[in-house]
Amino acid sequence: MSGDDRQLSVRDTEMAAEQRHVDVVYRRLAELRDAAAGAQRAGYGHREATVPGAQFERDVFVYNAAKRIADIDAQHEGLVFGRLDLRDSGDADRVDADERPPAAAPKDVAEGEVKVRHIGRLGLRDSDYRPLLIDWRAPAAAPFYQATAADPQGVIRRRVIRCSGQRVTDVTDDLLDPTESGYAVVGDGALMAALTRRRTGRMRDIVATIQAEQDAAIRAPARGATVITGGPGTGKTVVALHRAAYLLYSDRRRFEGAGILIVGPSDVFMRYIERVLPSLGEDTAALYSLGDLYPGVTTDRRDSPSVAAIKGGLRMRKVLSRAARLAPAGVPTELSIVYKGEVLRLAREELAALRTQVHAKGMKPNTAKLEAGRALLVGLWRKAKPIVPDLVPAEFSRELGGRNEFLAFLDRWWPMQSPVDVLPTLADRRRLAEAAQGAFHRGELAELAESFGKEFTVSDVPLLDELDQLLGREPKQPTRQVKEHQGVQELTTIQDRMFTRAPRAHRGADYSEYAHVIVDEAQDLSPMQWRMLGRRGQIAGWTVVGDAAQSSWPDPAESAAAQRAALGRGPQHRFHLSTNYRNSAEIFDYAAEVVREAVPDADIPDAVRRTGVAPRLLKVPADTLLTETAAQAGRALSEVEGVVGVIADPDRHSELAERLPQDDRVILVGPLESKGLEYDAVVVCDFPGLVERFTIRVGYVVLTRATQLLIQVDPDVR
Ligand SMILES: Nc1ncnc2c1ncn2[C@@H]1O[C@H](COP(=O)(O)OP(=O)(O)OP(=O)(O)O)[C@@H](O)[C@H]1O
Repeated sequence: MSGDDRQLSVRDTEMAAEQRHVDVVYRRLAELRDAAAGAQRAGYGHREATVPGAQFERDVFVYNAAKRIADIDAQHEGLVFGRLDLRDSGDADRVDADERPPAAAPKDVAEGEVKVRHIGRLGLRDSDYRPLLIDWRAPAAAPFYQATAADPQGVIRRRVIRCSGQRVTDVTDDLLDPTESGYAVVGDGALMAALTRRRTGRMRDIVATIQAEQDAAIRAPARGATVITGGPGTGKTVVALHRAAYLLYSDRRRFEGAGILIVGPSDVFMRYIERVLPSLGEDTAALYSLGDLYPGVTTDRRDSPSVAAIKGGLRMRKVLSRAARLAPAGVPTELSIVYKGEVLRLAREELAALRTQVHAKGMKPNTAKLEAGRALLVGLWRKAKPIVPDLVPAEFSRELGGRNEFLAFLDRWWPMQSPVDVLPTLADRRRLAEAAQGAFHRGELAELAESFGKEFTVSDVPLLDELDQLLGREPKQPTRQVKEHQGVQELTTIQDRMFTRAPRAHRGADYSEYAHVIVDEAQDLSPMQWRMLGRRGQIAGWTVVGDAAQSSWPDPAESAAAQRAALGRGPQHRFHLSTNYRNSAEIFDYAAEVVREAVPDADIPDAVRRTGVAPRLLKVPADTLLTETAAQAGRALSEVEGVVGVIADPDRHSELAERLPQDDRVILVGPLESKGLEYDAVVVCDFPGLVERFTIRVGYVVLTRATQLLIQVDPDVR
């Protein structure tokens, strides 16, 4: 038998052994499915029906989570993905296979002196409560990610098991203790295999190959703020998502009850990441893009960089505060009312003075209507006093204040204002100037006013949110919805978990009591956006991920201060990720060289994967730029199996789209939109033009989106 044949048969034997275990896991799941169906048939609509035992309840929960995982993707990679062979240290360590270990959990499954733990997307026990599968988030699974040859943590061999559904397709081993003989070691590089897989346009989970530095960030304490930095492709996004799953596991009641908010830059980005948590069995986190965070408004429209910079800056606070107190557009400017045969009249200036007096009391306009009514009555009283004999104050107020014509006037003079009505009124340059009171120079005023006349943009969303605060809300009776939300925290029974889900539906986009807020691409948030998030996470812990070198925000200091204010004073845990897992080394070296010149202190990670394919840089006659870009996209399609991203200035999109190959694998995006995304191949259209319009940092984002092939098509401008 040749060496290769021998290796092949060892591999087959090992795969067959793992298949046996995987079969046991799925048989157990089938039992749980029957139990869950039985529970449903028995109708846990009656709480008083036999109260199920904790184990049974947990099993049904596990079954449901498993079903969710399987449902999200027919070609799912399966529940089991890892195995640890550990030296038996003799301590009676407990294994938490799941979130609710029984009072006396048994030890690991033992094979002689060695313990074997199988690691999976969730924890599972057999009917005798022995662990079949350890949840990857349990402390007992931590060595799977943290053990190294230098610090093996009792691990002799770590095995990554690849499955397609219920079938084992491969195993890959790492022998951490070379002094141990007799261990079959097969395969090489589970991580490399994962990194070179074709991209589908959807982010995948990385549970099987989380690296030690990433694991530390994922398992960081929930309290305070966890700040994760690292260059492009270091896994910041994927780590943040696994951290959400970890937090839900670590304290399900708290994090499912009050909720986890995950915020990313755009709708495209949210769609790119939305499957990761469900593939980990978790679907309760609320995913919102920055353009979605104000109730009733959904936008991906962007202002020009200069307008976005004005709208995002803290100067807007005062401007909005004054705008909230301007007389609403179209209010009546005179009040005339007859009392005891005398006409009482309040003229424009008098009404304006009364409005100022009401605002001087410091109440939010929408809560001050009563006060406004009182002020009007006082104004009318002053008019009546010299001309109406025998005035009695109480009678005057009751009689005039109760009249329909007075109340109708009050409604028009002091209407309830909604931010979505107030913000567009600033398209009127005079109004805007009045609110700005010199905060902007003329050019800025003109640009701003013009933008407020159009549909809402992503930069308008925090302004609407700020206005909502400034205007206040009409006091309301507590609604049924609020009651339902409070009920969420009590969800503990099987019935609740099986049949009552989707707490996001209970929480509007302005819900403010999240237990944890995760912010991705944090380097781009404007101060006004930080203020908006701060309001969502007033009592939250935070996970903030970003890379300063990729920032498109012009005033990092102002933004950093706003971030500090949003995060509050809790403890900070900082993590730095140092390996780029996305780009081939050839692509990243090129991108790093470009950015280093302009941003000498950029945080440059190490890219470890060489493909032998250098980036292709083409210069073409300017009038063939779009045709050539399209032709290169066509070539890229034949060179990679997965998706091809074409990144171009949005102003060129419609012309370019006509020329691009009609293929689902080709995706046309703007440079800002490409943030956080990745493609097998990227064709960049006019890189110098993009840098000129959007800055070199945005250019750096663009150059670091490709996993295998980067083609840059520039106009030749000699
Ligand atoms: N441990 C890992 N195992 C397998 N793949 C990984 C691992 N870590 C990261 N990746 C992959 O590397 C790619 C980049 O990850 P991610 O998008 O999270 O990086 P990022 O730091 O957020 O990048 P950027 O700042 O450029 O947006 C993704 O495809 C991710 O799945």
